[in-house]
Amino acid sequence: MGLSDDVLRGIYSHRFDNPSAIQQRAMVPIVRGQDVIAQVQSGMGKISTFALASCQIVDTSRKDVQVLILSPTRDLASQTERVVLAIGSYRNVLAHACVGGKSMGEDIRKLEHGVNVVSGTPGRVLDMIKRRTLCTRAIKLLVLDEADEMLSRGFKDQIYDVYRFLPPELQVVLVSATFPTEILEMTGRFMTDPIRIVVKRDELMLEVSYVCRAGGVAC
Ligand SMILES: Nc1ncnc2c1ncn2[C@@H]1O[C@H](COP(=O)(O)OP(=O)(O)OP(=O)(O)O)[C@@H](O)[C@H]1O
Repeated sequence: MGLSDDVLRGIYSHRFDNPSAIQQRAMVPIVRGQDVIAQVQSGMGKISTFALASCQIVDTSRKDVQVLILSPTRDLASQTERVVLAIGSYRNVLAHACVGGKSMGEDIRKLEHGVNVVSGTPGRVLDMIKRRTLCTRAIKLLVLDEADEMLSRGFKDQIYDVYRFLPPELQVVLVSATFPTEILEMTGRFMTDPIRIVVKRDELMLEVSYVCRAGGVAC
């Protein structure tokens, strides 16, 4: 996959020996900078996929925000932050979870100090952008995790508002279990020639037994 040694060290120290189905298919296109639509359920290693790719693509010699990951819940956004920090530990990737319900002062302090990857919920992220605390100028990758769930929780307008603040030459990765019309509209609006990856249910079963053998917690 052409991953750097320090990202590989992060992966192995996270006890991943082999890539899961989604990781096998999505990692290389994401790292190459292509837009990717992935139809995949939870528990198949999707967070790890974009966390890994983010760790590979950020330039850690700079302290600006280069990857923005939006998730539907605070828990998911915080989980993503933890995976990025764990896998990116050998590259010194700086990540921060910008989620509602946490102190704004902490967000401001972390963002001003310098962060490479922001993982957040749409409302708080938009708030930080509007306050000019979260600078979007260097963002090159936007990940929309569980996009269908974000829409069903009423985040559509906030996602479109966040998108308006991002640079035009943006790479977008959208992950969703289902593809209702609103998601298709979003892919049409935000993405250019995206690669579509579908991980089927039977692969999910293989995946679960594989994760069990690998000592993961998905089972
Ligand atoms: N390549 C891998 N090898 C071993 N374990 C893995 C691998 N990829 C992911 N896992 C483990 O599988 C579990 C699910 O992974 P991850 O959180 O990335 O997936 P997810 O699809 O986002 O699921 P969820 O929404 O349930 O967190 C985690 O415990 C993770 O550590």
